[in-house]
Amino acid sequence: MNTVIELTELTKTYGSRRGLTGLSLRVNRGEVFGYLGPNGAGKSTTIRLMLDLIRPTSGTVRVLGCDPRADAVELHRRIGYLAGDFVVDGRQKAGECLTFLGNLRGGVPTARITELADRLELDLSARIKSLSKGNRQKVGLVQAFMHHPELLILDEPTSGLDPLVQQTFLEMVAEAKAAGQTVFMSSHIMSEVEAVADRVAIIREGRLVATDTVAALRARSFLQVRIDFAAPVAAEHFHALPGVTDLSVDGKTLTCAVDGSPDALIKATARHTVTGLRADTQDLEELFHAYYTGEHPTDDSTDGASTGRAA
Ligand SMILES: Nc1ncnc2c1ncn2[C@@H]1O[C@H](COP(=O)(O)OP(=O)(O)OP(=O)(O)O)[C@@H](O)[C@H]1O
Repeated sequence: MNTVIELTELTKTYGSRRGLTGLSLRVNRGEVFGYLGPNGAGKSTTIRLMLDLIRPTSGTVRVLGCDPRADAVELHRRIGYLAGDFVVDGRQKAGECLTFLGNLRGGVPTARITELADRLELDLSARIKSLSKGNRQKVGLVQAFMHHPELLILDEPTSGLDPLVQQTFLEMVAEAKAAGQTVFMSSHIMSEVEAVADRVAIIREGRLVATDTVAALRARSFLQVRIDFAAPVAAEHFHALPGVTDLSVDGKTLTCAVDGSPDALIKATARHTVTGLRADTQDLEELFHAYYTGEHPTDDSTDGASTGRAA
């Protein structure tokens, strides 16, 4: 079985409020899958549906070949889950809490808990209520990883972690992948998942707007172009060119964005004397911002393998 998560036409409404609308998505075994979207986009809703913590209004969910509702006990054993609002009994010491959670999963060797805690610099003897937000998040990470689950579902896993610990976390994800585990992680920051994710999905307002590899998304980003000419040029020579948007001409300087091939712009430019040229690929974070705000067109016109609905 190569598909680990399969969501089909999943819709969740909270009364009159939108949670998710017609979301279809497939995650393959061994993938690290980044699930991105701004606050309120529906990331936690999707994850809660996968774990049967809430029930869909319509649509289906399959996780590890199971129905999250009918096979809840089996699934929870095979999954490592970090909730976005991870909460445990604050009176317990971190080590006691982790041993307890490990026993619920059939027992996890103390050495494994200690190894993870050492890597994350988590003090196992501290009472949970005395820990900072970031240190509590480390307890959440240890409990998700400690039993080597087939599938890790992590909701905003780096929330509250300092950059060094974030780095350690990314190493743990890379190791999980190398061991054949599948990782589904949500985030609202692209740079965080960019380094480890094989593919990313972006959701906005409860709908999937793109699914692709990081490299392919980057290839689809705009080119920001600035051209300096020897003499003033007229904007109308440039602005109907294919792929050219946001055109502005200020005397001898032209700036624009180019979506796709810059061929037409280059040919139009070659009719003039050029004194300077600069072209920068749009920063991935900017590309995501464009998806978030709806400035970037969604990908309905292209096939599901590169965009989407079940990739
Ligand atoms: N229990 C609930 N009752 C009513 N509305 C809810 C409930 N849970 C979520 N929502 C709404 O569903 C939408 C999606 O919320 P969700 O928590 O899934 O987003 P998210 O992408 O995880 O956001 P964040 O990054 O802020 O955690 C939001 O508009 C939210 O207000």
